[in-house]
Amino acid sequence: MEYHEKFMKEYGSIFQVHGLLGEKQIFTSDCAAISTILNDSDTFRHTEEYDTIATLIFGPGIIGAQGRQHKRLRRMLNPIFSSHNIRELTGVFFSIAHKLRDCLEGELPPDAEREINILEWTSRAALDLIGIGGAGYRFGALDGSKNAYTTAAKGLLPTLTSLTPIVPLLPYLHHLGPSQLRRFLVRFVPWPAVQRFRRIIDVMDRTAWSVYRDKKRKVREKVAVGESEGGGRDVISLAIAANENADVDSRLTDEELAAQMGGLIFAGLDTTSGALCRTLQVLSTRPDLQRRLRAEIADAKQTRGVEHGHLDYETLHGLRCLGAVCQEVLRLYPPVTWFDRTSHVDISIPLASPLTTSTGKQATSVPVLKGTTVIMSVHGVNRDKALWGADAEEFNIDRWLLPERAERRGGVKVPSVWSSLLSFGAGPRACIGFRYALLELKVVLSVLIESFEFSPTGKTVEWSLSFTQSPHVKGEDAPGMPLLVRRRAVEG
Ligand code: HEM
Repeated sequence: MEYHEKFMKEYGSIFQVHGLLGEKQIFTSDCAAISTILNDSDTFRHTEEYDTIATLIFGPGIIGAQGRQHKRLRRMLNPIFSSHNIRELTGVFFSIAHKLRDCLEGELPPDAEREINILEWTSRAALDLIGIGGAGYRFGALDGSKNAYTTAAKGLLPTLTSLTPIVPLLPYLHHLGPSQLRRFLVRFVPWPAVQRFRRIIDVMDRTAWSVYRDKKRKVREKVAVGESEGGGRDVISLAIAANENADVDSRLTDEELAAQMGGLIFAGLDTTSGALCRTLQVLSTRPDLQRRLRAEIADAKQTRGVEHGHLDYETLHGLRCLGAVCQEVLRLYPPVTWFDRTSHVDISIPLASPLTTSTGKQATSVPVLKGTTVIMSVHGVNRDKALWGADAEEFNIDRWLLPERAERRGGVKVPSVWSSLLSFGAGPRACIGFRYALLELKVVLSVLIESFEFSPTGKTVEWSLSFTQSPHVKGEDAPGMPLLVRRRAVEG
């Protein structure tokens, strides 16, 4: 991250860098350039490496799909992620958050604080949240169940990271004969990381198919599904039902539907657990904010009441302080700090901030040659002082609460699907699960803040960047986020 920051400070909002193999790339945090790129998904596509890896891991799912296939998938899946459907998951999410609360209570002495690796618990909760809400599948991560899929999913990102040196070769290997031949040949590659990768893909693939077949049978036979499996309101069950009713031309194949499970879990797991973990880290240093959030939740419970033991969807989203905390954490610490696209034609892209060329001229656009990869910095846009003011680098929820601050942004339109932030991307490939993620964050945070007090341990925690940001204690290899946790007496 410091590397990106250093370059942006030195070279501004758009500059050229060299990739792993010396190829020219463009790095930018310019809103007009990013908006043009993200909104033209036919010209600017994911890099070939990204598509190959995504297709190898998830099959024909949304993550690796391109062009018409991607549009078909989004047309089918977009309505499933509407506010109306996500709202229906509120009760399921609260029951997982309550289980998380009970687990943490079980770890704590009655009236003393204890150091807890909060990342371990936010990861388990995120897995159960995406398992049940996304696929109607119980991983039992909060119950401590050791599940082959859980182990595989956890190993995926570290294994991919250890494969980085061969990633640029994957598109070539991918074109090497039919997939059965590639699968057969890969068994003989004497590199442990490749074998780990192969085993992970096998487990994920087997599980996705077995879950898919089970869900399809239940949807077809209209089998009543219990709350512990998402009550039939999970994304995969809704997608199967929508597909059954779709006209023949737009209907998805079994392969396409089964492939969604892995993609959703991958996209929704480390992003959500990282965001939860980061919010708790920030709040641990702000007891004033924890008190303010508790008062807000208590007040909402008193005035709006609780149904089935929890706040309803509208009330939860009406909690202004909680909303502002989520906005500010996702602005300052976006779990996905950058993403990239490759141009498939020679094209010129506009700039919001003119660039001074080496001859001293002002350029309001830059040429992007076919084959050039453009890296877009979420971190850079979200911390741009021209948009967010002089305190852009500071955590300050007032920028969301005070109307005079909320209307700023220097007249520049930020490419975004939520809150003028680039944190969930923008355009046709923006995060399909952003409403899902926000509900997860708000449900879990409201339960944890109401039940516990969090404070820092004094250990230095660093965040490192792989595909998403992940914390670890300075000097330790394993990811972790120690916080001091103490129980509170829950009112009401
Ligand atoms: C705080 C949590 C999350 C963050 C910050 C986040 C961020 C993002 C971003 C930045 C992208 C766009 C990447 C690009 O343009 O290359 C994206 C795509 C995506 N996200 Fe999320 N995400 C989160 C949670 C979720 C959840 C919970 C789900 C599923 C339930 C999900 C599903 C997806 C999918 C399927 C895509 C690919 C969309 C496509 O290519 O059409 N995300 N996410």
